[in-house]
Amino acid sequence: MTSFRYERFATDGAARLGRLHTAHGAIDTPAFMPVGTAATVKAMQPESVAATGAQIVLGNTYHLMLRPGAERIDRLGGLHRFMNWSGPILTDSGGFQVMSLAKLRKLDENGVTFQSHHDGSSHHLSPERSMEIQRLLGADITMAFDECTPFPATPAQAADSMRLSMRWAVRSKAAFVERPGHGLFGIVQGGIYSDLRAESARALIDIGFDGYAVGGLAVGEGQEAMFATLDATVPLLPEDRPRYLMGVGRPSDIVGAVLRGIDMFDCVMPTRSGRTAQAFTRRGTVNLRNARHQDDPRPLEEGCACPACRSYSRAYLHHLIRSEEILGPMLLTWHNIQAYQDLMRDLRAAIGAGRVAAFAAEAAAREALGDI
Ligand SMILES: CNc1nc2c(CC[C@H]3O[C@@H](OC)[C@@H]4OC(C)(C)O[C@@H]43)c3nc(N)[nH]c(=O)c3cc2[nH]1
Repeated sequence: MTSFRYERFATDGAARLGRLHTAHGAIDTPAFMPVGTAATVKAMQPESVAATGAQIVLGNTYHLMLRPGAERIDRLGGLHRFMNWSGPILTDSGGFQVMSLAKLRKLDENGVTFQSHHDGSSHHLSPERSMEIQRLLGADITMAFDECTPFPATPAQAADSMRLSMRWAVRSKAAFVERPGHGLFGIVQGGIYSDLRAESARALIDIGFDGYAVGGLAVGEGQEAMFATLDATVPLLPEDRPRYLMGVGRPSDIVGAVLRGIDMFDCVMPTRSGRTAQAFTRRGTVNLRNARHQDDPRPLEEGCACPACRSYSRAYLHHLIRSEEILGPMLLTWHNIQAYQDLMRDLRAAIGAGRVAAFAAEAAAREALGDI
């Protein structure tokens, strides 16, 4: 049986080239994890997700506990079987979504009680229940149950919130059922305050986790404050464990975070944007609803291997969007996930070649050109 382990092959500054081994396969890092909130990467079949080069997808405790229910997915063979994804799955622990989606929430030391945003039914999440749900789902990577500190927060608010998450981290670790190839990640909190981030990192290292996520970011603080918080946090994390920056981000966010030592990312942007006619290209984002595309025979992006760029023109993609045809969001979602996987592939190659800083500068220059 595979043991859960992280291999590091090369470093380039703070950036790392590595591989994470799990029960359902390996993940080359730095990696981007497509978001599959309700057991599907929206508008894509699993075969298509795999064809982009993605090796791991995200699921979520909050969404799946409400519908169809964790026990039901377990009875049906677990999340891998249910969604027909044979690769690794990481599930978020649910705290973030409760605070952003649920109604009538009551948070106390034990956990959070809330009403479903679907039907108003009452539910409870605690570190113990979150670990049980993620085990029932069969997640290869389980996230500790935490509170994502809202932004902005005063130092006192951020300290209280972080220390609650650290007490919940102890309970998450105690409730986590060790299985070969399955790992548990702790989540660093502390807002934008370096001293609180250091306290949180130390607390998690003392508990001991298989990986360390940086939470509480990509919540409106802006890129500069996010990078400053990473500068204060990532160097404190163990070098022999993967680092996961939650909810990030745009391509420039990802490049800057890789340069600061982050290995794993998730973000709804490529999938959500694919459904709103926004395409990610090396020359920035392109809005395919714009009439300037209606006679353009060129592919969306030269050299992209996705079906949208291989077989269709910008004029056709524009037509599908204007006609509100389902194929539009399908093709643009595939392209965006492909674009993110290509960025990660290029970043991994640049780190391996010791030229990641030059690559970052080239990528920023290309993006600044804007679409033609
Ligand atoms: C967008 N900015 C952002 N997202 C964050 C997340 C959630 C990440 C989850 O939310 C979705 O991205 C919006 C993804 O799809 C599912 C599958 C629902 O899970 C992913 C966080 N999660 C936890 N547990 N703790 C955090 O401090 C935290 C911080 C975040 N900042």
